[in-house]
Amino acid sequence: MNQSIKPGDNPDLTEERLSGTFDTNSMAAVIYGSDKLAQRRREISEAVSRIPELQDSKPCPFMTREEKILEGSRKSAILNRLLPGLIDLDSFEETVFIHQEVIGIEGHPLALHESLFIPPIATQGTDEQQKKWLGRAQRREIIGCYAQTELGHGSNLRALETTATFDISSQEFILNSPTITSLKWWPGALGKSANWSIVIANLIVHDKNHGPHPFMVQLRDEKSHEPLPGITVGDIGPKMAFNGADNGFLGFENYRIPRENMLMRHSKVTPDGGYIRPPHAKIGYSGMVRVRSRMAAEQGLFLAHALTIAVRYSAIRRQGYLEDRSREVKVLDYQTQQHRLFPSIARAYAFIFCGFETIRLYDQLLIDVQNGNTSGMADLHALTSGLKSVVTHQTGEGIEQARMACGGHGYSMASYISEIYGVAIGGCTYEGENMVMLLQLARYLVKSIEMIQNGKSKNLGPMVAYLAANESEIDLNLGPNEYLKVFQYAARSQAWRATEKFQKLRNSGMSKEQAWNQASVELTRASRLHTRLYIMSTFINHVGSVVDQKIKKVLIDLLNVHITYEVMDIGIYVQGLLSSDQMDLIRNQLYVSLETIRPNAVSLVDSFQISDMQLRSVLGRRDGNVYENLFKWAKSCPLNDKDVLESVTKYLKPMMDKSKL
Ligand SMILES: CCCCC/C=C\C/C=C\C/C=C\C/C=C\C/C=C\CCC(=O)SCCNC(=O)CCNC(=O)[C@H](O)C(C)(C)COP(=O)(O)OP(=O)(O)OC[C@H]1O[C@@H](n2cnc3c(N)ncnc32)[C@H](O)[C@@H]1OP(=O)(O)O
Ligand SMILES: Cc1cc2nc3c(=O)[nH]c(=O)nc-3n(C[C@H](O)[C@H](O)[C@H](O)COP(=O)(O)OP(=O)(O)OC[C@H]3O[C@@H](n4cnc5c(N)ncnc54)[C@H](O)[C@@H]3O)c2cc1C
Repeated sequence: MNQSIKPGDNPDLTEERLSGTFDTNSMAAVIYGSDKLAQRRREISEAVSRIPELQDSKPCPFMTREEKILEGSRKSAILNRLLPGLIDLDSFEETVFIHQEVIGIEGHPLALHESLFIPPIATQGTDEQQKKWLGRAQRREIIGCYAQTELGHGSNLRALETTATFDISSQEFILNSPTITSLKWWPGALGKSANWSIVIANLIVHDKNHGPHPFMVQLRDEKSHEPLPGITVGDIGPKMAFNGADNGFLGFENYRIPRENMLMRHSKVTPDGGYIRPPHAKIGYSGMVRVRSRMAAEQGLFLAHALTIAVRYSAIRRQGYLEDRSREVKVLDYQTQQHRLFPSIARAYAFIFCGFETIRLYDQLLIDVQNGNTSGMADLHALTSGLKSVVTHQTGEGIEQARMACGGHGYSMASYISEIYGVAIGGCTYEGENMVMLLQLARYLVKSIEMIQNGKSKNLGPMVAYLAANESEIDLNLGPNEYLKVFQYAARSQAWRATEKFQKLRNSGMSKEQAWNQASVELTRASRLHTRLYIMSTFINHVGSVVDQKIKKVLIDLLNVHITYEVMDIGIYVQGLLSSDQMDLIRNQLYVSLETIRPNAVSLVDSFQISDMQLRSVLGRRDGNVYENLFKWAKSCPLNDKDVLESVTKYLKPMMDKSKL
């Protein structure tokens, strides 16, 4: 049963919901990992909807940037007061969820506090440092950000220029931004809101540069909020989206902090200027891995937002005719519309399933690292590097298709899809530019192939074991596991092709760096295929573990959309494996699977259970009453406050008057 049906809804949408074959609350439990977690989301949405001061003061598209920041701050402050009665304060998921519900996706002054400021203190701070700052941060006595990227460098962390020089005589670090390019640039909440920051700076002791390390740095006076002497700080200006956040710039001039402000759980500077190395050279990068490990689920949900809007709207939008000339059809009945939207629904589910899996893997790694075992770091770094890149890219593509699927109204901010798109595609850049991260995964793939070449296949981890197989024929009777083999073939042959290209260039006498660069397009292709294979296999395993038979049936239908679409999409890589008859068979299976999923399309997006408040879309309203509300929305546009604007009286009217003979 679809739990979204209510009296007064658009009958076309009710019809769709009645045609669903499964219970949407049960599906939500599968999506979010348990009935309890799904139930908590519903309870929080419900509780928030009853609190007048948490409602939007006006639609976000009608707000200026300053109003967005003000509104985000107003709601953050109210939330901080009300949170204890609304959520489990120890739950990161509930904290993120309630902020997204109340404030939305356009960013706010605390958006980075929970995800990038608190975790480094908790994982890289010593027990004393945690005692000193963690409670204050959690109670929000201080607001923090994460300042790593500089004007001149974001990807290449080795070239960061900010310095933290240890001064033994005063037992302080002296922070400096020696050049214009060394200004910190981009950190969210830095511009106007944060008064503390984790700052990544090159640690210099006795004139030796030990590379980037994290420091706890106070930026603003806790009473006046004025920048402290030696600090230059401000907002970097409007962005493509995410304008409720104040991304900022930051410079230091001989700014001193106590020795105890370097986060010293792993690397240490002793009072006499000794340096103690961390147990793994890249342990300081683990905050980034944490965020990347959460991005597949986060991005899957961005895609889910856009699809909820586009699928619901496509069910109430009637345009053109099929057989019956007496009534126009729902645009959702067009095969092209289904082909545009349904594979993305499958991907959204797949990304979320993968995302919860990588969050679990990160949590496990954290425990291992705290116990001194860093052996899993390289694997998770490779996995999350590829996953964040593929998922953000495909999410962007899926959201843009969802916008076009809504025709003209998709282009209006009333759909809200452009904002979702703008925020989501930021993910292609932040937390590691996608190409750069694909190349990180490629290093891992090349190393794995070199192990095979050196006769050490048995040392390969489970995620890359397929690279050593030798599949060259596929059964025509294609089930999920055969599709997986097709994908393995594609990923494997591309990984070998790219590696061999790199090796050939090396053998021709080229330097490692040049050879890598000349093979890099092929290498990134290998990384994408490897990651898409991982997503597919996680999807298959996840569906296999579902117990509720009605839910399982529809998830198998969705999986069929996914595997057939994905294999068609990589046709060029499987030409040596599949005959044209087999490709035709797969193409036809895709069309059949689109038809099979059609009656459940609305129920599948309803199962994401994204409230109207969170969706902030006139087109995507749960009740489907779009047209009257679009008209209401347009009338409430501030431009319509007056019939005759100054633009007319001051310029257009005099121009027209002058032009009159
Ligand atoms: C209150 C609740 C709020 C909730 C929010 C609510 C609503 C908001 C709604 C939505 C949110 C939406 C949007 C969010 C908005 C904002 C964005 C948020 C965050 C963005 C933050 C940032 O962007 S922080 C900056 C991130 N920067 C980067 O990612 C930089 C990328 N570069 C690198 O990571 C590195 O430079 C590098 C890995 C590319 C290269 O490093 P380098 O040191 O040069 O190493 P290499 O020589 O290449 O490799 C050496 C070796 O090391 C291995 N390695 C590298 N990294 C790691 C690692 N992390 N772990 C393990 N190993 C690693 C690498 O593989 C090599 O190994 P081999 O030699 O064996 O090959
Ligand atoms: C919305 C948003 C929020 C952000 N929030 C934060 C934050 O809170 N804190 C923070 O510290 N930073 C933040 N950032 C910064 C972000 O992490 C960086 O912008 C990102 O890591 C990319 O670095 P870059 O800007 O230097 O890109 P560049 O590296 O300059 O990328 C430019 C181009 O060069 C290519 N390129 C670069 N290196 C290589 C290479 N080795 N091989 C092949 N191609 C290469 C890239 O693929 C890309 O096409 C944020 C950015 C955005 C957009």
